[in-house]
Amino acid sequence: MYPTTVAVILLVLTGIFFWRWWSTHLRHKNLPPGPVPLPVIGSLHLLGSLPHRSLHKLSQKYGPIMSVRLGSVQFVIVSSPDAAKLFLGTHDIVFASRPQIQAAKYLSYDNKGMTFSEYGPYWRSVRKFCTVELLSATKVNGFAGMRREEIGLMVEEMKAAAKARKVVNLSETVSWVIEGMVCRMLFGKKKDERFVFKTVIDKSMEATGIFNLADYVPMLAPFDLQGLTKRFKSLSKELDEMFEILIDEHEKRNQASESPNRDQMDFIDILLSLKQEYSYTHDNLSYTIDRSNMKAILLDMVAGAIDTAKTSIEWILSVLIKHPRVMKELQKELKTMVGDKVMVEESDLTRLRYLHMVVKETFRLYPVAPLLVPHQSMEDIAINGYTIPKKTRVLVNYWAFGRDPKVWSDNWDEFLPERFLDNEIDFRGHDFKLIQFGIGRRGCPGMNLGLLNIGLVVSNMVHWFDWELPNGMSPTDLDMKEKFGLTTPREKPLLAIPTYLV
Ligand code: HEM
Repeated sequence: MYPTTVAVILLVLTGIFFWRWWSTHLRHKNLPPGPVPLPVIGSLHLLGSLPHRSLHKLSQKYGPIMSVRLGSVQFVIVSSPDAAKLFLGTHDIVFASRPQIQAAKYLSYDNKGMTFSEYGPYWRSVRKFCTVELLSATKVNGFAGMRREEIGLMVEEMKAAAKARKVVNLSETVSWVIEGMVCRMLFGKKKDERFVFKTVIDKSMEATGIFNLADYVPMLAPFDLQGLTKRFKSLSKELDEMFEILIDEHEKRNQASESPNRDQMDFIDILLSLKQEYSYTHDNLSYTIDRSNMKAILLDMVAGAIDTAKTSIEWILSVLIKHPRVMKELQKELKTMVGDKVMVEESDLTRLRYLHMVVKETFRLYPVAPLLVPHQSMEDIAINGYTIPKKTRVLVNYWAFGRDPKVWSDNWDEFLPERFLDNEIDFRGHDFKLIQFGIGRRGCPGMNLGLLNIGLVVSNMVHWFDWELPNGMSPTDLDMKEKFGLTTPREKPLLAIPTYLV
């Protein structure tokens, strides 16, 4: 190509960029305050490797409702419980959709799962189906025996490690326990030598959390500058192969023998039965479901359940080890309430008040999904005197909530479960201060299952064992750095040596 042609093309492209930048900037003069975006990239350069922290800093300058432009996409960042109440409470319906991002296109079979599908009848049917058939109290209770077995195995393994004075990689241990429990609910079995679910899910969550240039500057998408498109394609292939194997096996088994009766069914059986027999309860979904919908829904359940619970437990155990006073207090509660029973049971959990406070305090300071999952507005709306245009993406910086002295007083940076002693703040109700599971229409449908798994693992790890850091490391030296993704785990795995308390 002639240099003059190249120059003309570049000039035209630059002109288009500037025009789009200025027109959007001037058209929406009434946007909330925020940093002035640069042409083309907007404020992408301000995000850094831990965007929740960078956005928190920016919100201290621009306020709890802040406008940020990333590439050509308009965002509003919500950074206080009061502001969140406006977006996810008062105007929940307007912000109940999700943006279409490249990660969901590749990993979620073109947005056919629940998490990334747009607000509408399809999302509603999938959500109702998963709630009724997997996440209802009755369904979750039906798997209590299986959870007991898995927790029993974990305790035995820790006892053996204690006897050998072995350093345990708690991040890994917790992962396999949660993976085992979730896979047994979904697929009817946990271990499969042919693949390691957890690794692929971990990689997918990490890649999905990265701010992907292709989503914000679409004309750069073909160049795949971050290598993310390639990563998504390869992960989606791996996931697809695993789901195909599992679904095939279920189909073959069901053809060879009688289909299992309803209370012996795992989640794949239930999904398959939707296709075979018309279901009145899930009529909309019975019509639309095919193999790709099934796989997208399965992925949502696996991804929603494993990484979130594992990351929560990893942080709870970290803070307990870092704060021996709190650990002792919790062990005292367990001794009083549970005593010498073989295991802390599900029925014990509701009585463990201090455990509940420890969990809440950890959720406040170490959110699993610091920016929740992005929301998107479905129409223009005026909030607090600002105009939020249709299709604005909303990130709720829940990480910032826990660090607000106006909400938690000046000792917000202290790990102090007792702050929940005489107040009603909780993540189950309508309190916007503690929204570990989101809130409103898009709030987490798996909260009860998640809390149960967390309670069981943490209480049994703490009731039976004391934990000591390796190489004589003092608890105060335990590193609490995080690694950003859709979920935000510890940067480095948690390692500790158990002592069995008999
Ligand atoms: C400790 C455990 C868990 C935590 C901390 C957690 C957290 C969250 C958060 C923050 C959201 C986003 C809310 C929003 O966008 O406003 C969410 C959504 C979701 N979670 Fe969970 N979750 C947990 C367990 C589970 C489990 C066990 C499942 C399923 C088996 C699950 C499935 C989902 C799904 C499908 C969505 C998307 C809902 C929608 O878009 O309609 N989660 N979760």
